[in-house]
Amino acid sequence: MAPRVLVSDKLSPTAVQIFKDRGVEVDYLPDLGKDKEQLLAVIDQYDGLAIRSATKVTEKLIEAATKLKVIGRAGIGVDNVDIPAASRKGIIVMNTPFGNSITTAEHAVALMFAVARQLPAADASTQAGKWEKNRFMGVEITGKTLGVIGCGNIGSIVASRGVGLKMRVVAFDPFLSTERASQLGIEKVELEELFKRSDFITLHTPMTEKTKGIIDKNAIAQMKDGVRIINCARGGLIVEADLAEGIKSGKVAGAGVDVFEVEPATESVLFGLENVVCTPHLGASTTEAQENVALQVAEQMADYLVRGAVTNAINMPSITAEEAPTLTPFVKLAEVLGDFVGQVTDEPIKSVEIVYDGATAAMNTRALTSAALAGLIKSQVSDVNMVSAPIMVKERGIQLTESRRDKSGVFDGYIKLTITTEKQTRSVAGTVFSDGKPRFIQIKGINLDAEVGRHMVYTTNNDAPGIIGLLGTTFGEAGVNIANFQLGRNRPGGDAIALLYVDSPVSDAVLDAVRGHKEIASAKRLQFDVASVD
Ligand SMILES: NC(=O)C1=CN([C@@H]2O[C@H](COP(=O)(O)OP(=O)(O)OC[C@H]3O[C@@H](n4cnc5c(N)ncnc54)[C@H](O)[C@@H]3O)[C@@H](O)[C@H]2O)C=CC1
Ligand SMILES: O=C(O)C(=O)COP(=O)(O)O
Repeated sequence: MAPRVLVSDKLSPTAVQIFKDRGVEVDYLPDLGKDKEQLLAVIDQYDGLAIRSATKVTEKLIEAATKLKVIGRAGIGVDNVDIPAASRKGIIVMNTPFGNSITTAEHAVALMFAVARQLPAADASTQAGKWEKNRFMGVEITGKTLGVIGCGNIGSIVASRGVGLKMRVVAFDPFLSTERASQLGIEKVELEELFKRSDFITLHTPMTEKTKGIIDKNAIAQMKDGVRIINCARGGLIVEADLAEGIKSGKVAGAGVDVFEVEPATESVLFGLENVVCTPHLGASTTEAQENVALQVAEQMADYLVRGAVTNAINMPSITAEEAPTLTPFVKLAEVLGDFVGQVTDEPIKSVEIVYDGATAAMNTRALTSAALAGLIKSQVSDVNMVSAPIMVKERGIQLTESRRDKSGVFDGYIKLTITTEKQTRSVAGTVFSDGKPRFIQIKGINLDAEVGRHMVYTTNNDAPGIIGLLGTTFGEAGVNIANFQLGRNRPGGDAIALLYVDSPVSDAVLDAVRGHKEIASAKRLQFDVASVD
């Protein structure tokens, strides 16, 4: 059945066309995002949800979204999506990180000019026939200091536009390197210094716990008298009441505000104040940007729903459409290895070590690790996938280490997973053969070559005569057909293992009969989510 996507915010028609062209069914209901109850009522019908900033993807909505696999944000900020809730449910959240950045930077520059020259008020007054030439005295931008808080994609475009306008640009961003700053022709400074030196301050950080309220009473107190503040990032970055106070007292000479603490903002402490220029979250609203983000989000979501390719996901490693065919069998392998260990381990796992050997070391190991972790906890958690597994593993306090190494054996590449519990260390290694199917190649350090079947039995035993006969006879008498039988041992008479791929699940009674044999140390029934090998 074709995957089905709901577009619940206003998006360019390009998105709808792309979904259709890619074989994805699409419902374009651009006002639905604003109607929480209605959205909640229909969300269970969709595999994908394409949004902008109006749709609020809450935990409640995610709970109701029983089929949802991907949320695509046609834009940058994903603060309207409960990402931990989506991740826990295995839903990928993707955005379009560059499509609207130039446009948004231009809006910040536009607001800077609008505030410097009081354009909206001058326009209203002129059109009202007042000709108040003396009322609207502005300030020049040339030679002034522009303070950029958050110098990522948008902030650095604003910074370079500032340089182009002959401004002195200082930036505060913990992740901005001095090299990048000098490339941009700007100066990297601490926040306090930015406050002290800037004539204009523009915000371009995401909304996080750290950035929330970054401009408040205290910050404003540190600023130059007559500072002008521009916010095209997120409303919550500024404490609006504090900014309103700053404007009223004359400390702040003007503000350009595109985004508000509560949106849609139909009322605000900032409305009606002298030289506050407001726009209704228009930062990304140009024809070009909307075309870019619509096209990109639809392509990314269709790629994922139809081909399993992951691009620009916030909560999952990317898998390109090109690498998906090569990577997919190894993703399956990683999951099977994790699943094997998860099924045979009864006590809590303390740590996991994953080694990528040879060719696998050059692959997208973030994706492989996510798959291995998903396999590992699959037998304990009913609903886990590559998106939710890393946080679930972290929440359980399981330590993870990964390493890559050059080819070290006969295989071009393999993955080895080792776990540690209070009682023991357990390891399993596997590879993918040219038939594209996963194989176990080592368990407990014992080499073997075992196909992975839907139903399997794993025994550990002393290397002694009669084990093959015992298993063959017990299974045969119970009517269980053995499709494949693999044995391995560390040395003659030492520790041995057997891995049997059987056509049907083995009953407890059969397993008990096997366990009853004096040379058998353990016997486990395993189940893998793979197509039948034959
Ligand atoms: N008004 C509008 O319509 C639009 C608003 N936006 C907003 O702009 C924000 C920035 O977008 P991009 O530049 O594309 O994001 P980005 O991720 O490229 O850049 C954000 C920068 O903020 C920095 N940062 C993070 N925490 C910080 C902190 N505590 N102090 C200082 N810097 C910090 C990061 O290091 C990063 O360099 C988005 O998160 C979004 O909320 C984006 C597009 C349109
Ligand atoms: O991309 C962003 O982060 C934006 O804020 C743009 O919001 P919008 O898509 O115009 O609702």
